[in-house]
Amino acid sequence: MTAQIIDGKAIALDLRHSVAEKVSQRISQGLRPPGLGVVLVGSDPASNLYVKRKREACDAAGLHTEDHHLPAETTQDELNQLVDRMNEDPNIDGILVQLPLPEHMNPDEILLRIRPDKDVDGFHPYNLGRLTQRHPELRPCTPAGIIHLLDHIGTPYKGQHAVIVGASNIVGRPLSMELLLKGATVTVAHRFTGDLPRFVADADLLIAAAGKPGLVHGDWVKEGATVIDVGINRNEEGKLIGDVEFAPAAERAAWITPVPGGVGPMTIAMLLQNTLEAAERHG
Ligand SMILES: Nc1nc2c(c(=O)[nH]1)N[C@@H](CN(C=O)c1ccc(C(=O)N[C@@H](CCC(=O)O)C(=O)O)cc1)CN2
Repeated sequence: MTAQIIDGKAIALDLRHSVAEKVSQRISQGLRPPGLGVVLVGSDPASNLYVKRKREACDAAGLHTEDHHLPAETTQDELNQLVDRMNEDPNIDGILVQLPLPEHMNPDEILLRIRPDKDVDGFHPYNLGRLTQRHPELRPCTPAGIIHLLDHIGTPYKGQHAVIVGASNIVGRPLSMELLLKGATVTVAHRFTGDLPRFVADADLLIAAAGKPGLVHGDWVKEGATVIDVGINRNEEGKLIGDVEFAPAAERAAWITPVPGGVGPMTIAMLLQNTLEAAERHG
């Protein structure tokens, strides 16, 4: 079998166009554009790039953004105050604090401080709890983006074994709740999982989100599986590669996402979608 490529870039662009259309309808009804407050602390190059792409995507879809690029020495108190201010600002529907934060900061404290109705990253315990209880409101962007891709290719979910490699707060854990909600049978493998090849070989849906280049060998993949690669790693030549060995995995899988151009663009598109949803609730 040779896998069909899931073109995350094109699917994300479609979603962004549909957000843009809804934003322009809002404006023609006399409503304000959805507003996103973007906070970047420090100058991590990858975070810089992601924030730049998020801002560009917002601009293209007609969203209003408010940028806060703060120095790495910013204190937790200063960041708290900024979040408090945006929590009260009626022109801001969503607040994005780009992760990771510098070492001296406590990300949990910040994420808890963002008002749940403005938590467009879906990381607040309220939103994670709603997802866990099968009543999702604002959903974490990368897992929601992966579900969008899986829906797009017509994944049947029920009766399928979904194996997620990686148990992070941003991807693995919330994705397990999303897939459970869809009716899949879910296994989350993590760094203490003994026999990873055995779990991978049993996966109808394989989602690799460990952040370890080439962790999943292509010949472990089940014939006909769907493979979603969330990893974004640089190899020695500076080329972006995923957590899955792409070429041998693509020989066995039915569907596979590339890196780059798979899950990454969906994360950004879902942020726009969440900001629009937050604005629609705010009126
Ligand atoms: N507050 C948040 N912080 C972080 C999140 C998040 O969802 N919210 N996720 C990740 C990073 N991330 C979004 O912020 C992100 C990662 C990758 C991409 C992307 O478009 N990747 C491209 C390749 C980009 C490159 O050239 O390096 C791709 O895969 O095609 C977008 C967003 C951690 N922090």
